[in-house]
Amino acid sequence: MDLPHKGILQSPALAQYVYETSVYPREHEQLKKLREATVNKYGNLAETAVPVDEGRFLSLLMKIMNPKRTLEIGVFTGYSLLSTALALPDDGLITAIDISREHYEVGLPCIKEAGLAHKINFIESPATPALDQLIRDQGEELFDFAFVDADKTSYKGYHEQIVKLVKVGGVIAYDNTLWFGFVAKEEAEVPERFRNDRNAILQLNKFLASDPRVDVAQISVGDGITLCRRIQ
Ligand SMILES: C[S@@+](CC[C@H](N)C(=O)[O-])C[C@H]1O[C@@H](n2cnc3c(N)ncnc32)[C@H](O)[C@@H]1O
Ligand SMILES: O=c1cc(-c2ccc(O)cc2)oc2c(O)c(O)ccc12
Repeated sequence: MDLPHKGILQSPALAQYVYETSVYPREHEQLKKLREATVNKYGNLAETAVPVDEGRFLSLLMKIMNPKRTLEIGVFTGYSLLSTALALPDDGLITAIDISREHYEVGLPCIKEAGLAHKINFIESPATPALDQLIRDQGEELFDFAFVDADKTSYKGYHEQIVKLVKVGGVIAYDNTLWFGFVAKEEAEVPERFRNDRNAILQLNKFLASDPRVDVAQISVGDGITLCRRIQ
């Protein structure tokens, strides 16, 4: 897969500066191993994982929030998952959902080597029915934090489910809300294969901006993260 440069740091040299100055020196050895295993196995597809500065951001956010129960939708090989698992308290638990276990198993040895497998409940399923089942079986207001990095056209639907599953005061983070910067371009300038997801992200961003249930901040890290704090 040949992807455009991802990230608000539009100059690759500036991104490299940030990575080399404040990210790589603090990257956990198992995160580095997982990142390298992903590139070795999947080549360019590895670029769909969260970039390293975003992993660091998520990790620090977890240390600030100190959540006990979190949710992740869209695991791939687990870079974002391990970034959050490393920062959760020892009795913390992440419910991680992905339609495929195959990719997760590429990163799993690194998660085990880091001694963090006990913090993860991996569910192999499309997210919509898995979230419905959580609501049905375990009730609402289960999670302190949720990270969403899966099929962009479903984010709005996930929001309706996750806003129930996250506690009042809890936080939902949506990845890719700047979608390679295409949200600020005319449709004609956007390569065909990115248009569908761009339209879904445009609608989501507009919807979230006026959703009275959440407070919202657009964070310009990685490909853009929208943080939503549930207020009602
Ligand atoms: C961009 S990748 C996630 C990257 C991951 N957060 C990381 O840092 O490596 C998107 C993931 O969403 C998963 N996915 C796509 N559609 C899904 C769905 N309907 N339900 C659950 N997972 C889905 C894919 O299998 C893929 O692993
Ligand atoms: O290029 C992509 C594609 C995805 C993607 C496509 C289809 C799905 O069902 C899920 C995800 O996700 C991406 C992503 O999260 C990213 O940061 C960069 C590129 C892509």
